[in-house]
Amino acid sequence: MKKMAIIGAGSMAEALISGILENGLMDRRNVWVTNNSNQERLNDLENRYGVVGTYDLNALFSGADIVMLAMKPKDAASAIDYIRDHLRSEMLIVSVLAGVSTESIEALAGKPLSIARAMPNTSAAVGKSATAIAVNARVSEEQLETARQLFGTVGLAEFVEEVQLDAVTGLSGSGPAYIYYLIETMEKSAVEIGLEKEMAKQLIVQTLIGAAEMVKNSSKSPEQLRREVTSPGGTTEAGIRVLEENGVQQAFISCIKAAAAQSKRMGDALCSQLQVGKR
Ligand SMILES: NC(=O)C1=CN([C@@H]2O[C@H](COP(=O)(O)OP(=O)(O)OC[C@H]3O[C@@H](n4cnc5c(N)ncnc54)[C@H](OP(=O)(O)O)[C@@H]3O)[C@@H](O)[C@H]2O)C=CC1
Ligand SMILES: O=C(O)[C@@H]1CCC=N1
Repeated sequence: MKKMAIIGAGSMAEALISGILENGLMDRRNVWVTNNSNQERLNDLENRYGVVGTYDLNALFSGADIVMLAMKPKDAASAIDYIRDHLRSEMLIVSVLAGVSTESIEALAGKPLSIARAMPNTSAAVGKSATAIAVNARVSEEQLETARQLFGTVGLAEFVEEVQLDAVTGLSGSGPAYIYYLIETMEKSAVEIGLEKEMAKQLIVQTLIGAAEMVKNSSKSPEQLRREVTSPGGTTEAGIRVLEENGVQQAFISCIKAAAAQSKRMGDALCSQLQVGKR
């Protein structure tokens, strides 16, 4: 990996920059980044990470072998239009855009490109992303390895079929937000039952880490592990009964399905606009 040009300097770009630099995968001076117009944000990234922020497209793309697309999907058309002349068939284009297909990216660029479409999550910032990657047919073995290394350095990286990426987006791309929502909710309830917020947060976080490690390392299913916590006539049973009465499991299922459907909807709308095949 010689040089990476990142288009878009928001939350996801920062999480990846932070994780990649933390793991020493690239020299910070070989990570270049641009955005639409927020110079202050580029200065901030330069100051905090030592990466290079610029609006000079010639400088940004010069010597770049990896181009990361990290703007919002709604801005993909204008951003790709703006950088089109700098995109080359030998570059690996890495897109983290929710819903936007590799075929749409090629159509927007108006040329054949080697594209790795990935769905990471913001836990990349601490090396704990869960990333799924799909590549188009032009991606070489070497580029595939580059994509694996890039996302492997910020957490788990698995290859999937492109059609599965909407599901991944609903599950683990958006996933951290569901867990933060749960933590917010547990914090609120902890305060209501008399615990101090800071202490409650520590207990909640350790409980989540512990439960995640148990699921990861145990041969038992999550359901079996849950049953082992639930003593007949005990506290957990009383709590879980309320979750079931309120349809919480079904709400989570609907939540993940809605997020996945939104990813597909966004992608399909762009495919229709560009008259390329829907996935
Ligand atoms: N946030 C998340 O948890 C995840 C996000 N993603 C994907 O990552 C992508 C980015 O999301 P996120 O980081 O949250 O978004 P943000 O809104 O935080 O950042 C978007 C960035 O794109 C820039 N941008 C907008 N238009 C252009 C343009 N024409 N040229 C160059 N840069 C442009 C913005 O610049 P400016 O500030 O100047 O407008 C901003 O820096 C999305 O496609 C999303 O689907 C994927 C997985 C998880
Ligand atoms: O909410 C979104 O659209 C992005 C994609 C996955 C997580 N955040």
